[in-house]
Amino acid sequence: MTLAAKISLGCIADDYTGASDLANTLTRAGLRTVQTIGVPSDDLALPEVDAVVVSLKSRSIEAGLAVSRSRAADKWLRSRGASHVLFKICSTFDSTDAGNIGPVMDALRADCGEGAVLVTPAFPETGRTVYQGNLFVGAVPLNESPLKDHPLNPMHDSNLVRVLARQSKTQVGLVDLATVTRGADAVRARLAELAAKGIGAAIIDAVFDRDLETIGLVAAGHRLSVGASGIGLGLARALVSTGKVKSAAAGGETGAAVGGPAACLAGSCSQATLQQIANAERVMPVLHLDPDRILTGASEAQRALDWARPRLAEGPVLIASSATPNQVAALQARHGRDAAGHAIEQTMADIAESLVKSGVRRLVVAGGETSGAVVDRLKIPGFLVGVEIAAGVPVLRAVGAGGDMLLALKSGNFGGAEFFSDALTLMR
Ligand SMILES: Nc1ncnc2c1ncn2[C@@H]1O[C@H](COP(=O)(O)OP(=O)(O)OP(=O)(O)O)[C@@H](O)[C@H]1O
Ligand SMILES: O=C(O)[C@@H](O)C(=O)CO
Repeated sequence: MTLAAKISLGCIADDYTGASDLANTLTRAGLRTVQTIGVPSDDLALPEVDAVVVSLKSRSIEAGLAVSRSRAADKWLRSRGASHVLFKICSTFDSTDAGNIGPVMDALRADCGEGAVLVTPAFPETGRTVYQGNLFVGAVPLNESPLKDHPLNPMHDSNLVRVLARQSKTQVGLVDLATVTRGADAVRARLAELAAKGIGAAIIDAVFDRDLETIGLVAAGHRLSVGASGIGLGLARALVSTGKVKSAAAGGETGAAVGGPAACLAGSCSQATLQQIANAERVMPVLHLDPDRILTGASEAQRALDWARPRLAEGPVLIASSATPNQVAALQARHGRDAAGHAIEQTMADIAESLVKSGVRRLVVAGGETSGAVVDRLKIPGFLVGVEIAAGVPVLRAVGAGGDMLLALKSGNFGGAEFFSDALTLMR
């Protein structure tokens, strides 16, 4: 990759929608940012940037693999000059007791020699706040939110000090809101106190963006942090306010219109996505895939393509595998959780590949794992960040082999009720 100057901030995202969420936040805060898919190859030409977000699909894979891929990304980012690396995780802390947040954090911490790592998934703009180490999703604790029914990593404990401690080799402490409110020096003092006790990570409370600005100022003086877009916002604002980065226009690259047929693919089973699909039915044709047929080898992808192709000239279409928590649980009981998730993701990738061969140039994908499978299949090496569709979801312009394509990769829980039509209105 041609990067003329050294980068100021390196980021490793554990899924592709999370990466575009972070790239969007950094761009809006004035950092020139690109999102790459994996560690970019040397021949990928990209503009000069302040931040690179390396997207991995490492949230739900075996922990050892997540560690080795994250370490490779970290090494590449630091070799391009990044003195601070943010490991971007989900704002709902999606993970299991086996990882992958803890194992990746432990490995990156060992590699850079960090004392106590600041960890927070807070992202107030989307209703994620952390108080006394407990994560709230809107008005309810994480374990009472729809995340308790997530198809891959149901979240049953809102106390992140406990959750992270179960996944990590190090002890986990807390920097509470009262300390954050006293300012950056108070946070530094508390972190030093924890590090002196041999505590290697601290969940830090944050309720408002101003808390994240304090956290960003402290984190920028360290080598590693772990969190969602909120800490990205804090880091970006700290880099700009301390003059380390000159703020760029915060609008994102819109570029020329690409035109051509448009399609939406939904693999997320989140409550937000289910509602968005229901609303889309009023404005575009929607096909609901039959997950059992996918699992039993019937050619469900072919059925979807036969349905979609004649409709594409008329306007956008939406193809969804999404189902309610009860339906997901029943399918998983019949076929196994991982087998079901993988087979559906690969069917979505098959459909995306054929749609693009049929001329689709504007593609909206809902769900992080689903987006990962689709983008990998399309072999897109990276994205420039365009206008914001909804908090955490920008329009993306493919670089390199993707040619002239616009995508939107929507995190399952993000976006307003009319997300699919909102996205297509901005993807011209
Ligand atoms: N009907 C279904 N039954 C069971 N699993 C499904 C069904 N439809 C999709 N899935 C699987 O559920 C998982 C959804 O994960 P995905 O990351 O795509 O969405 P999400 O978790 O809501 O999004 P995000 O990670 O951005 O929050 C995928 O593995 C997908 O293949
Ligand atoms: O932080 C979030 O919630 C999202 O960016 C995400 O990672 C969902 O996959």
